[in-house]
Amino acid sequence: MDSLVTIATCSLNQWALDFTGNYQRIKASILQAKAQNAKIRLGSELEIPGYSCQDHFFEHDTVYHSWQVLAKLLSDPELFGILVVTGMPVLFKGHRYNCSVLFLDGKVLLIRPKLWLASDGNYREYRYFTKFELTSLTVNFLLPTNIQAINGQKSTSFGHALLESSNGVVIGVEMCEELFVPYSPHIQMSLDGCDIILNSSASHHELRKLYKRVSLIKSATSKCGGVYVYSNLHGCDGDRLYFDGSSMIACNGALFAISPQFSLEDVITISATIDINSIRSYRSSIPSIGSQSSIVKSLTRIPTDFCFDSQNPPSYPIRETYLSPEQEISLGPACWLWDYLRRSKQGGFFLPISGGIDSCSVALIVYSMCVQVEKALLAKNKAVLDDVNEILDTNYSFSGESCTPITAKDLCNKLLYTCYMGTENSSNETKTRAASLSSDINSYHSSIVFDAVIAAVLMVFSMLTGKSPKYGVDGGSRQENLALQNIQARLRMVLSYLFASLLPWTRYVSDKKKRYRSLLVLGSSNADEALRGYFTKYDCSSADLNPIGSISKTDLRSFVGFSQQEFQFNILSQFLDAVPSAELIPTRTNSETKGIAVQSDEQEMGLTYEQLEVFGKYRKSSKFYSGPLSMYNKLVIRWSHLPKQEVARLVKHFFFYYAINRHKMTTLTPSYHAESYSPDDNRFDHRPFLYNADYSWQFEEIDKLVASNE
Ligand SMILES: Nc1ncnc2c1ncn2[C@@H]1O[C@H](COP(=O)(O)OP(=O)(O)OC[C@H]2O[C@@H]([n+]3cccc(C(=O)O)c3)[C@H](O)[C@@H]2O)[C@@H](O)[C@H]1O
Ligand SMILES: Nc1ncnc2c1ncn2[C@@H]1O[C@H](COP(=O)(O)OP(=O)(O)OP(=O)(O)O)[C@@H](O)[C@H]1O
Ligand SMILES: NC(=O)CC[C@H](N)C(=O)O
Repeated sequence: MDSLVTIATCSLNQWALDFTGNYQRIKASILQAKAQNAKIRLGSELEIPGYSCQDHFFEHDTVYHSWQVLAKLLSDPELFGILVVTGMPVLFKGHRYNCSVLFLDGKVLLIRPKLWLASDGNYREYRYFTKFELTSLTVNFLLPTNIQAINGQKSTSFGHALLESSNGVVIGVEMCEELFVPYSPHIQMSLDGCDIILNSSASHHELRKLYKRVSLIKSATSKCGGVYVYSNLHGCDGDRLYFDGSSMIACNGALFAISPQFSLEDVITISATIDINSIRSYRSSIPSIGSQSSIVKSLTRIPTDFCFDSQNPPSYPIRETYLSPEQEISLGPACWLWDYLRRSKQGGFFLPISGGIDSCSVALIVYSMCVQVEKALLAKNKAVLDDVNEILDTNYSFSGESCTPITAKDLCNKLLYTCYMGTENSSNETKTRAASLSSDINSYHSSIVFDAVIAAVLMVFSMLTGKSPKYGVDGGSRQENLALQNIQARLRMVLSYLFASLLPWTRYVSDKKKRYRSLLVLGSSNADEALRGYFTKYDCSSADLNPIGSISKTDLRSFVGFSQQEFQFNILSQFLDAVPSAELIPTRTNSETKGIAVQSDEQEMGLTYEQLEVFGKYRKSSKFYSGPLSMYNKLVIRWSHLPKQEVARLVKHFFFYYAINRHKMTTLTPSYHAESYSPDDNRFDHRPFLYNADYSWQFEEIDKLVASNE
């Protein structure tokens, strides 16, 4: 039927500057699209060089190699017979544009530069690209000589235009951010008769964000009618972000297909077959759309002699489902860790495990990663098997129908090394909890006591200065008390790096043929304690990677609760019941509580984790930002059960500690970006790190409000 069109979209696990791998994945997805009888294959934004090249976009090499990859795709007859949309940087009049390139049968039909660039939060597109201002014009674009050499095509169109097939199907392009702005190009395009909007995107994961994307796309096609095809990358392409796939196809307000949000597949291609007549009838049944259409400014139409007919049966709408935030925590950071591990070519992870919620969450995320790997192996994913063999130096192969060459638990034993690092201040409870969890997930666990190392370091100090610091409970000053705590925390990190490089050696040294690699050290400080600065700079916070650094303690607690159900690890209830404690000071002062930890995080911070999460979200969440005064104004309503003076005191307390500890964000371990309240100073939450912590002007204003409200 010539009113049916089969359209494919894909999610590729691209990697910045990996031109070879990126090319192979693009080619594989085009072939998959052809195998599904699609006549259009949409790829993601900047899929040729990888989205997160960042300042590498300034290098001419990045543009040059992108054209080389495009030339290879254009000259491959295997890829003929399908309209391909790919993404790369293009220089026009010497300026760099973020472009979708549309090609068919070896010819470039259109280069469509991005009209509205993303520059909020994690995005810096204005830094690398020029925004194309001629929103309804196309200009002639002279192609580079390597492209001209393929089939003699000298030039193509550059700009915002529509393509028209020989059977009258009209296609237009929108690029990622353009969907998120109020005046999206799809409005004009749809009113101008465009049937199919193709959106190449690079949109990162944040908890609960998928709902927004799906709603925007459904609403676009519900208001304007038409087909909306969306392609998003997936995976870690070399940075803190995880692109969470979910490429989709929607038509007339309904979703027809969506790819998985989290997956270990490198190439995922989905398709849907849509009846173009359904668009015409949808639009023409709403006369007000027609009235708007009659006055809309027309875009240039580029005719093609290609016919988009399909023999596939038409597709039907599907019901969308969303993962819970806990499921997202369990899957997003897990997939990110897997990409990081295989791409860094390290041998696994080393985790200092304390018996508390945070390191427990990290351990569970690694376990969840192993479960995902097991699932991929059960699905006979050869690329994942190759990665497993590469990391572990094994020779697993697929045999039998339904069995996996290695189970999640066995994998966890080989990939995750946990270590409880006790001192005289540690309790039996935390030590036992850490051991039980390690046994449940089957990590390669050890337990050490390193008081001797602490004593040795303190002895060096005493030999030099003739002084011995004392804990507060023994009459020491605040400074002495902190120094004695910090040396324990910091030495844990030094030991962690030592163990990370040598434990695989001790484990496998007897096997002369075995090739073993070093481990990546995992950190486990959460967003709340980072904000409050309640951790020792360069302690276990200074790891190689932190999967939970942008997640609040409250969300982590829910995640641990969820994991208890999901994995049936009974020990997790004990983690949830325990009072969070650093266990860095002695418990010997009080004979009644001897042996039981008395240091409590919340007491020491002067704030509960619940309060901290509220501060964290009001300080910066999504697009809301609060300084001390706005914070007070919000909290005085939200915490109306507290006296106003108390709210003011808490606000001042939070901002004081936030200010004096902001410098700690500059050395924060790279963390998976999961939340808009992330305090990551390096890529996301740009702030000074030297403040006047008195906030005298701001706090005075709060005092005036407290007084006037009285
Ligand atoms: N403005 C500034 N700009 C740049 N650097 C600055 C600075 N002010 C201090 N510094 C540096 O920061 C250092 C102070 O920071 P830091 O060494 O972290 O020490 P500090 O923040 O004083 O103490 C660590 C805090 O973390 C708590 N804690 C709680 C739970 C667990 C753990 C744990 O580690 O397991 C720790 C611990 O109880 C204590 O309250 C200074 O010695 C100085 O080197
Ligand atoms: N006894 C310990 N053994 C091993 N690692 C530890 C120990 N105590 C602390 N750590 C490491 O230092 C990190 C920070 O310690 P802290 O006491 O702040 O823990 P936390 O943030 O409360 O986390 P958790 O809830 O996991 O205890 C922990 O997440 C853990 O990785
Ligand atoms: N690459 C883009 O244009 C992404 C922008 C968009 N606001 C997002 O977060 O998904």
